[in-house]
Amino acid sequence: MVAPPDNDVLWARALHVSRNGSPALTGVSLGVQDGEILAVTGPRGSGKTTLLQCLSGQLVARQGEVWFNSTPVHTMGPLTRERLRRDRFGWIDPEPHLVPELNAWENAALPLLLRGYANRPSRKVAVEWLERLDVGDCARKRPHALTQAERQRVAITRALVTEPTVIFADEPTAPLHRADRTHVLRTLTTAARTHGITMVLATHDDAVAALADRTVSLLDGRRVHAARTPDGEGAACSLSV
Ligand SMILES: Nc1ncnc2c1ncn2[C@@H]1O[C@H](COP(=O)(O)OP(=O)(O)OP(=O)(O)O)[C@@H](O)[C@H]1O
Repeated sequence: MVAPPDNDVLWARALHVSRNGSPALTGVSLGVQDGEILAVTGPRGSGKTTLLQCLSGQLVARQGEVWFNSTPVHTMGPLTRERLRRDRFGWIDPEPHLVPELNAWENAALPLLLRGYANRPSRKVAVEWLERLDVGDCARKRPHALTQAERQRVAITRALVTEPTVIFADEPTAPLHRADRTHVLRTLTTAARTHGITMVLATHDDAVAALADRTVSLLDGRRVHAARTPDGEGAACSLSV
């Protein structure tokens, strides 16, 4: 086993994944630096979600290695990987999956409450993040009383409250209208930059990728292109969150 470079928080080498007998990833390698916002682009079915699942330890590749902070993830057992995901990573899905019985702040605070934090400080942190995402006035509403866009903002808040080392965001603005997308993405990327959170962002929207520091493109499970976002694009956000 070859150890990854020291400054890569995530490092993957020659990942091969098959799904239903078809190749989903074929030999993908990449490194993600500490604090970097990396966009993973490519058409539907190109392997973006599969790559994020491998990097976050949700899925173990048939072949290849994944390292997090110089620790091998591919050799970890399921419980250790689950703990790693819970303690160090945040995940945002294209669709918000909230607990229907909990209101917005309780949903957002869930990772803190599960770690044993007391109710009051958890609520304070959750409500602050909900306000930054412009859904502070929804804090006491249950998911059924929220629009899909509000639910997605709550789901994004839930990924941010613990200020994880890495956030994996899989098409995080998919359920939002175009006007909402830029604001939510800028808030998310600015929060990542302000709090030193590394982010791996799957998208097939070039405007989304423009907010990242670097882009890796996939096609048919292979890495086809890598580009650094021109200076000024990724870091241009003036919001402070
Ligand atoms: N749970 C699954 N079971 C079987 N095959 C799957 C599964 N998830 C993905 N695949 C297949 O693996 C390949 C890669 O899919 P993946 O979802 O990683 O691509 P993607 O680039 O994220 O696509 P999209 O933009 O549509 O989300 C595709 O051929 C897809 O059909």
